[in-house]
Amino acid sequence: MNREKALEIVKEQLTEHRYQHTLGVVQTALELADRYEEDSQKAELAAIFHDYAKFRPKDEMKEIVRKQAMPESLLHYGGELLHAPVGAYLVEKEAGIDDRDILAAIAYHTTGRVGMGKLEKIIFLADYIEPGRKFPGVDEVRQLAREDLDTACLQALKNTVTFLMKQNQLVYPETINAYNSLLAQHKNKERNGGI
Ligand SMILES: Nc1ncnc2c1ncn2[C@@H]1O[C@H](COP(=O)(O)OP(=O)(O)O)[C@@H](O)[C@H]1O
Repeated sequence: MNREKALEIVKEQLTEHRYQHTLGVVQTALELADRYEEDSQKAELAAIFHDYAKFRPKDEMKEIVRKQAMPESLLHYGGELLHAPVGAYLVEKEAGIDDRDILAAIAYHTTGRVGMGKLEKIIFLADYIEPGRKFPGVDEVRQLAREDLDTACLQALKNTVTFLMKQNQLVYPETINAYNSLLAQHKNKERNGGI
């Protein structure tokens, strides 16, 4: 699918504000794809569709989680997590995108996961640092994203977990698992003189 068609489909699903955020994610994902030698067409499509299900009714999303045998635990973290895995499902079903890398990048863009592939990391990070994002710590992650993809994801995960804890919000365990996994990898690299 080309960029124009994809944007046309997504625009109908989003508010103007969320559409502008999406355009920021597209721009950032393309920059990261170029820097880290990822397929730019996949990065562009994953970025365009990443928030496809953001405004679907919660009840519809909960039903999809149950019927499609997605992790039941997703239902216990306040509803904001559902749009990512449900989005991946709907993007395949309604927009005909069947590339597994793109669908995984959409599915895990909010929580992250252990063993994220390069495209998943790029979309996770692009969603966090696109130019419209303004919150403490974002500039540090923007700088890290220019240096090393894993270190930048690690810092974004750390900020997210810290933020949620400060807000007294539940933290989805896979986000902590992803943080631990990247931190262990980082420490290993340090020990072996790689960083
Ligand atoms: N790992 C997580 N565990 C639990 N809740 C989360 C997690 N990540 C995000 N959230 C919740 O979901 C909300 C939306 O997250 P996200 O989709 O990344 O934000 P945005 O709407 O700014 O794109 C956050 O404000 C937070 O309440």
